[in-house]
Amino acid sequence: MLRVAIPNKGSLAEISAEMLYEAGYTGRKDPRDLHYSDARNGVEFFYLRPRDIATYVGSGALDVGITGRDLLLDSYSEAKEIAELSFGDSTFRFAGPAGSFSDLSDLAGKRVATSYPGLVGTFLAQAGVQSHLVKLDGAVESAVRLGVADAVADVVSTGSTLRKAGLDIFGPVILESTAVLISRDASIDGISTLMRRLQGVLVAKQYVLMDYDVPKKFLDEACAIAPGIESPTVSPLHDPEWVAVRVMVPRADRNDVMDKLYDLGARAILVSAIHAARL
Ligand SMILES: Nc1ncnc2c1ncn2[C@@H]1O[C@H](COP(=O)(O)OP(=O)(O)OP(=O)(O)O)[C@@H](O)[C@H]1O
Ligand SMILES: O=P(O)(O)OC[C@H]1O[C@H](OP(=O)(O)OP(=O)(O)O)[C@H](O)[C@@H]1O
Ligand SMILES: [Mg+2]
Repeated sequence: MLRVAIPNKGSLAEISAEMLYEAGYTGRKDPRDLHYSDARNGVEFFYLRPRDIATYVGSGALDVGITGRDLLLDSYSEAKEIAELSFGDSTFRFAGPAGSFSDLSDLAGKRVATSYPGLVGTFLAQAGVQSHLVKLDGAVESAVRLGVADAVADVVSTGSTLRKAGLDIFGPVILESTAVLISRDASIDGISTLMRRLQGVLVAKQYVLMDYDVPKKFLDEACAIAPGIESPTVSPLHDPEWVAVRVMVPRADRNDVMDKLYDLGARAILVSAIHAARL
């Protein structure tokens, strides 16, 4: 059985479980269960703190896991990133009281609060800046107001937590993070199937299927507007001057593509969701 680590709590937990469900796996019914065996798919799931997942996978205790890139890098684990999962996007940044810091060198000799001392320590050392790291478990934005640090280094998504704490971002981006699939050895039996299934779910989320009819004389121009992944499917219509086309289009581009196809002369443009895919 493939042994898979997935987050039991936090920002990545719910979407990870949803993605696995859409990929055809069954998971725990009780949110307090720490382990679930999906015998039909030959997979055992272990529900763990996202921060600990790199440790389990890096030691070889578990074969593969879902965690954040920032947590993987903070852990110094031997696990490697084998796929991006396109959720849990965030940036990792320095922030300080408005007007107090403008660049990285201002941190020399200062106290920096973070829950990611490995990641931040390596970044500062590589930049040649000597600061004192204050390790906190969470809610690090409060550290400045409460006087235990001069600045913070933390996950930023919308920026609203920083704003509420009166802190401004400064200095370079420490890391662009996202949810990733990690493993020590991507050739372990079953990992490629899991990866293909998860990628199928991502494709289904990121693409739509577009069908339209177009005069044959505009077919090449229409295919240039929406080239698809391999190549559009073209079928004859009863009217020999027209063809029907089916093509995958990035979900975010769908309205723009529909406008352009319509302007070209395409009609009966229909968009439908993709429920599952293997490319
Ligand atoms: N607001 C957010 N938006 C997007 N991703 C986030 C956000 N907060 C955290 N993450 C990402 O989620 C991952 C795990 O962080 P998370 O905060 O969920 O775990 P945690 O701090 O251990 O759990 P909790 O916050 O419940 O104590 C990290 O990779 C982090 O980058
Ligand atoms: O930029 P924002 O959209 O405001 O999101 C960023 C915040 O979200 C996370 O906190 P979380 O809720 O996980 O609490 P924690 O700090 O205790 O981990 C992160 O640590 C930031 O504090
Ligand atoms: Mg958190």
